[in-house]
Amino acid sequence: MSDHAFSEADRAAVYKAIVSRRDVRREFLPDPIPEAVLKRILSAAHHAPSVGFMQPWDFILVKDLGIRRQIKAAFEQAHAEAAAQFSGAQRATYRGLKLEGILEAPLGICVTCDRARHGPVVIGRTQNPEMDLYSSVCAVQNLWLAARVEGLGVGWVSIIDHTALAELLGLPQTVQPIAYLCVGYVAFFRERPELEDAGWLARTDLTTLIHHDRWGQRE
Ligand SMILES: Cc1cc2c(cc1C)N(C[C@H](O)[C@H](O)[C@H](O)COP(=O)(O)O)c1[nH]c(=O)[nH]c(=O)c1N2
Repeated sequence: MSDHAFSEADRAAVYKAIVSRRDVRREFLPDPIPEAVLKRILSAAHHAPSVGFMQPWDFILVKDLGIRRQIKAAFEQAHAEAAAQFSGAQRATYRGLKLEGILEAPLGICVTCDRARHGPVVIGRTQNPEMDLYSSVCAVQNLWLAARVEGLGVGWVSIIDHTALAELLGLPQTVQPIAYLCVGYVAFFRERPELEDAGWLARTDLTTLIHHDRWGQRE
């Protein structure tokens, strides 16, 4: 055991946050989120790793019901287009899934990525220009985990045209949406992903995903 490891209780708490984090769509409560709690989850997001320490994210707090209604309309359009891509029984199942809580959650948070922050040349992004996008995704995950320990649910809504979303939120040219998150207190957290409970997909066996040295090589 490393001298730098957390205590057993602290390790258990971190792993508990990871495995009990859920994507929330239907269990939102309207209760407001205290400023101090919001600050803590945004601070967690802001402590995410980022390529070249670029910190390319911004956090747009979307409370206005009028804007959220427009975001919901953009979701509805994308959702109808998405349904058309599935066929047969899968289409019917897809249509029956609840895949957002835009109006139920009291707060939307759009995590963005400013692709031009700190100029065109960034340490670590020279060969792989998408690394700034990945950095903002790291911020999303930190926020999601911090929200879970605060008892707040988060639901990621990606069934939406990001160009339409950027326009609705008045994002500058160099800033793109990474995640539109519905955030709020919840009636309960599911034990398993809702898509697993719905029979859409099951959790893959981890051992089938671990390869040694070369693809497909098992120990
Ligand atoms: C990049 C990305 C995008 C989306 C999601 C996740 C991620 C990582 N998820 C949530 C997703 O369905 C969920 O994470 C998995 O089903 C696993 O469930 P838990 O997150 O463990 O509850 C998601 N959920 C949803 O209801 N509508 C959506 O548009 C999306 N989009």
